[in-house]
Amino acid sequence: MAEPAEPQPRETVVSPHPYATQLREKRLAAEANGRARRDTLLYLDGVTKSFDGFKAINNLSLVIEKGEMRAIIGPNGAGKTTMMDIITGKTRPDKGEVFFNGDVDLTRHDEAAIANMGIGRKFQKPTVFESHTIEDNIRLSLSGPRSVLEALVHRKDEPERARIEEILETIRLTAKRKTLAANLSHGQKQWLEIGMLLAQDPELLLVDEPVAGMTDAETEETARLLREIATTRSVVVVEHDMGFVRELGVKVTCLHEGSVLSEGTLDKVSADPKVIEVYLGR
Ligand SMILES: Nc1ncnc2c1ncn2[C@@H]1O[C@H](COP(=O)(O)OP(=O)(O)OP(=O)(O)O)[C@@H](O)[C@H]1O
Repeated sequence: MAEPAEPQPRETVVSPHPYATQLREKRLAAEANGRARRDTLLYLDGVTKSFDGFKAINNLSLVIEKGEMRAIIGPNGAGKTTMMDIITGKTRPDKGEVFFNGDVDLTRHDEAAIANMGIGRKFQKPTVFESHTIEDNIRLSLSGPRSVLEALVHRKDEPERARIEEILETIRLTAKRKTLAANLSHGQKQWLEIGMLLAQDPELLLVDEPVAGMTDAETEETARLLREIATTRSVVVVEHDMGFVRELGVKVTCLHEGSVLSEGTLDKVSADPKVIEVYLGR
């Protein structure tokens, strides 16, 4: 007769403490989030900024890929400028994530540090050195920590000269290199300022209403110029001129009341009834 089988020890199954499960889920979500943003150039998620209780930016999420050019449109007061202010460190968000190049938390840096990281901003009104030539304006922007006098005296540096030539070509001002900036048209001053930003070699260029006040020919040329620039770096352009946005031929984001109202091709966004109601139909 066979011996009765020895009783086997029962496997004990310990279910994790609910708090541990919660922590694990949180960690997995954070990892997935990190993976999602790792390859992005600019990553905004759940960003909110209030002024005196009014939400200028309201739970805004927006992603710009590396090498992308994006057009931002939207009615007055939609939060476009505030969004740029948050990206460049001029304004701190109350809530939300703002990351550059995947893992640089821009909310922890000030304006100067963010500019040094490679985010250049062009405001609507051009600010060039009026009493200097175009060439010297660019040279001064290239010069970094050197003094103005040093920058203007040490002109013989070959790589620097090549870089100036390249920028002059890009901004269509080679023939006017010796002209004083004061004597340029409004459109040409805008191009010069774009050139001065390029001299700092930004990875991301934020451009606020570049074609306001430009002639039709200058506007068309600006679209070409920005498309060329966007072959080597990312560009975010805020603009109201829909003809110009069409010429850029890029993905469009329409902001409204501090969040994304619509996003996609210009055809898709401009056919969106919500966009027509709050912006284009006005
Ligand atoms: N420093 C501030 N203090 C108080 N309110 C502000 C401040 N900055 C912006 N706002 C408000 O936040 C809202 C968003 O403004 P913002 O300038 O970002 O809009 P915008 O989309 O750039 O508009 P526009 O197309 O007219 O430039 C507006 O209602 C504005 O009055």
